[in-house]
Amino acid sequence: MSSGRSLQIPGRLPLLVSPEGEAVLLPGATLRLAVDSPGNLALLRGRLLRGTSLRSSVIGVIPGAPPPAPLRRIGTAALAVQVVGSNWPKPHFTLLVTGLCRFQVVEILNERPYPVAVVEQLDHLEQLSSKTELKEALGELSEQFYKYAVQLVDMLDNSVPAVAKLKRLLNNLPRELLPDVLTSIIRTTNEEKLKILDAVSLEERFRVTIPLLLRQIEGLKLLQKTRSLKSDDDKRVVAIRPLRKLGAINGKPFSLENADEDDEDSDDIILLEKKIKSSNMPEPALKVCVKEIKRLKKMPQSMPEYALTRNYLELMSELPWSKSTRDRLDIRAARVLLDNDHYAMAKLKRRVLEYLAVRQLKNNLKGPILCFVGPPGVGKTSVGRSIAKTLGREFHRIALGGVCDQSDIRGHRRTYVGSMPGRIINGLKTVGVNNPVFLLDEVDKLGKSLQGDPAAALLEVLDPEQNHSFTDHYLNVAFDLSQVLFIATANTTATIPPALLDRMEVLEVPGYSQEEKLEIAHRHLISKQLVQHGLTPEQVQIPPEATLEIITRYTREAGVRSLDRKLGAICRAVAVKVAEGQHRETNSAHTDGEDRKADIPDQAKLEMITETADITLPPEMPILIDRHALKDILGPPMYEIEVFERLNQPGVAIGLAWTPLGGEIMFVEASRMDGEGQLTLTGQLGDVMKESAHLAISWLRSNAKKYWLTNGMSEVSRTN
Ligand SMILES: Nc1ncnc2c1ncn2[C@@H]1O[C@H](COP(=O)(O)OP(=O)(O)OP(=O)(O)O)[C@@H](O)[C@H]1O
Repeated sequence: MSSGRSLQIPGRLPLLVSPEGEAVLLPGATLRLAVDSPGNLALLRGRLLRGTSLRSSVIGVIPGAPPPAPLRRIGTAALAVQVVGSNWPKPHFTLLVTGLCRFQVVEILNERPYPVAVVEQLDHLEQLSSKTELKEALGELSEQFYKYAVQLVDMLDNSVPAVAKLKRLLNNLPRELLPDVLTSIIRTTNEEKLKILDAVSLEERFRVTIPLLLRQIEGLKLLQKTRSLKSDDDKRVVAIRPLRKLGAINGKPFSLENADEDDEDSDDIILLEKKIKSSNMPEPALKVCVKEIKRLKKMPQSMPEYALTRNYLELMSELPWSKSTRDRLDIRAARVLLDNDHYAMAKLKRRVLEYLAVRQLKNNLKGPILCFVGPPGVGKTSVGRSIAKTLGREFHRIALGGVCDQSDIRGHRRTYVGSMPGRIINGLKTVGVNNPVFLLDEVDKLGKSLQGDPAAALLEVLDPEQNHSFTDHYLNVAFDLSQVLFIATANTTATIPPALLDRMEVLEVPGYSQEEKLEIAHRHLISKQLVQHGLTPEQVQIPPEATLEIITRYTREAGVRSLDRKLGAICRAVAVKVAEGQHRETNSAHTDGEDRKADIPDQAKLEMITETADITLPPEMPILIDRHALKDILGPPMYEIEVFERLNQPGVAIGLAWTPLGGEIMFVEASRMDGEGQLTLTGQLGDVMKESAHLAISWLRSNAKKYWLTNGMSEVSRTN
């Protein structure tokens, strides 16, 4: 316990506002405070936590006041000692603080993200360092107080370690610190504690505390009288009850009201127990849960571990240990559904149907994991969704792009502050069944870091031989993933770790040709966009020529995502026109009435006329999207078809390039000029390209005679 004797607190303190109604921290006391308001969480993250560990720091703790009231002026400077809690399912932390001394807020410097104030230290106890000085200053008051304190402690059971410690403190602590220390131990209300906190002068502090001590002594006397305390055990109960809140845990002193809360809490635990029993979890998991429930029952609700254990048990009870959907697999229906949802992709659809057929016959899931590899926007994700639909299973997408921590897959151990389960277990909780289709999106973009290799964690998930006993660090018991159907997607296989690639069957999904894009647009995308924008084919018509124009001159991609977006832009523009037309019609219907017109002042009428003159007449339905409309809506074309023009120039050849995002054509231009015979290459070229250019010039040189090439030097350059 710290004394304010030689203590000097900083002149500026970040302020933690303890929740209203929670116990008041007094100097010398240790308290656990729930941290869940945005301001307090910001303070915790910004000032107290470094990573997941606590950097000890002095903060100001101000008791919270009801909302319209301003911040209280007097608080307790405190040392943050420990933080426990988690970010999941919602951020909740408990902070253990030890009170140092009183301070007064002089000026609030800033209020966000958490309040910081210039403070003045109030307890300068060195002024009254010796007993005689204290006696002179306070006279009998301090003696009287000490007498009652000793009497109270004598009434408690000495065999309880906390009581023995209290006795020692009573003898050794400077007397001026005792009011604060004793008030935080005896049964007091928050209002009484606030009074003591506000009692800046020592005299007042002693004066306010003495009646509280007396009340406690009387209470104990009464208890001892009424209860015939025969056994030692009973005596212990009496002694321990008031002391149980030595730490005034979570700010809730023990009282009859608390007894009600305890009851409610035990009801909760019984409910949780029932939920766990009815969740049909396997034997080992049930054993762990029963053990944890037993621990939870013995734990005070305010203990930080209580919330952690409870969260854990909630999750365990919510996991779909044996809940699954029934597969309704009909290959013919699957074929129709896949054809209806996706145009082209013949090879991919064939392989998916084969895969589903084998599953129908064998009813065994130990098959390969399918991995769709192709450029963006070719429908990899939406095929995954269709597979789930054909099987009648739940679908869940896990985005792996940028994941570089293995605990993202496998979860954190429960000992970590802010621990939570990994994405696989979280996904299972979200879908609520144990046989969903999990789409592991962008497996090629997994990262690696000091926190471990997520790809390695995925190995276990994807291996049918191992995944029946997948152990998430947070759960710490095995969960059977063998019923989950995993499908992965990637843009390239080059960056997928070989061990992971080995466990998957790669299905290439190539980009689409112009004709295919045209079909996809007319069969799927346009109707989808019309529905999304509340339009009907009677209101807008996009002819194939317009779609082709968008494909060739407004987009350059392997998939159809930009095309989809452009169609969306057209629908938005049409929606405005249609809505404007409707508005005008309703407006004119309104203004038809003669008497309404009469109500409008002349000036307003004039404004209305000029306004309506600006609005174009409602368009005729359906609105036809032609070349001009395209230019109006999408702007001038972004890409010109330059192949013909460029190839007409001598010295230009077409090169082909491959990227994970699709193929590209490049124009290679060569021009001859005087020089030193050096080859200059421009543009961002890779080694292969550079070598090709060198090869070309060497070939020209070796065949120079044949083609009557003169001795002039040449330069080869590439432009896009
Ligand atoms: N063959 C197709 N038939 C019908 N719609 C298609 C087809 N290919 C793609 N689409 C549509 O294109 C859009 C983009 O597809 P999706 O999101 O599945 O692409 P992706 O290949 O998963 O892309 P990424 O690699 O960026 O995740 C979806 O709306 C999808 O319905």
